[in-house]
Amino acid sequence: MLRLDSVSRHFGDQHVLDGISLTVPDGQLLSVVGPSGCGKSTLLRSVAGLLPGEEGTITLDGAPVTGVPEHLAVVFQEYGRSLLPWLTVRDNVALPLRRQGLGRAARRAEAEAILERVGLHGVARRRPRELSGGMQQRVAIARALVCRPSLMLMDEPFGSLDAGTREDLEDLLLEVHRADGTTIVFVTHDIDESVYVGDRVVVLSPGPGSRVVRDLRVDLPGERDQIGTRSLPDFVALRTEVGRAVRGGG
Ligand SMILES: Nc1ncnc2c1ncn2[C@@H]1O[C@H](COP(=O)(O)OP(=O)(O)OP(=O)(O)O)[C@@H](O)[C@H]1O
Repeated sequence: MLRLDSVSRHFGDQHVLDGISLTVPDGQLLSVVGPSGCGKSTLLRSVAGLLPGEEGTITLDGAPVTGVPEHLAVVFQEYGRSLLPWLTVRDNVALPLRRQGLGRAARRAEAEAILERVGLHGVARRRPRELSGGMQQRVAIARALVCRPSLMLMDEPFGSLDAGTREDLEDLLLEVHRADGTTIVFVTHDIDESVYVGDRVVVLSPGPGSRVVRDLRVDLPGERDQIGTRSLPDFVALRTEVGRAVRGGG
């Protein structure tokens, strides 16, 4: 379980987060939305232990987060920068397994299995730049999954992809989440996406001093599909409520 208690953050005299308290139960996919610059990435980086110095406490399974937690995976928007260009796709995915002391052949076999799982066939020996943006982001997701993380943090992971690729990757994420039960905190600008992938949506207010202004359960069927789910009255009602909250309309 991930728990934030009264987390506040200043950068110099800029007040970014103001008393964020949240409990994310194991296995939940929590979407976080809010206006640009309100502090969503800052919140995520604090949870990842990449930005020490916040006020309040963040605990993961009861232990305070004081550095990058074990069993944590992070996926950023800039897949181009997060993959190592000189390594093959397979070796990029296998990289986190080095820490587990697995031999090279076992690491590569594991990486190839995960690549198949995220729908990438026959690209293991290619370099990242030879792949499309959507394929590179699949590689980044494969690399995140290879260590079987208990917590996955995703910062606008599909923000720079075209609409069709984005939908495919949203469905991949849902499939992986259903199968593995990983706890996921998913930051997005996209209101519809936050509802489509989420079990729950938290809306942050505009800064300075961003707070949680909505905390909504997404009561939609677990099996989602891009056309059917998005046309359900419950989906439309939720996206409207989230949209109003993001725009400060109550
Ligand atoms: N390391 C840092 N040092 C100083 N200020 C920072 C730092 N990181 C973020 N900020 C500031 O904190 C505020 C929140 O930034 P953050 O990137 O967390 O917002 P965001 O909600 O993720 O934005 P966006 O939706 O546009 O990606 C911004 O004003 C930003 O300039």
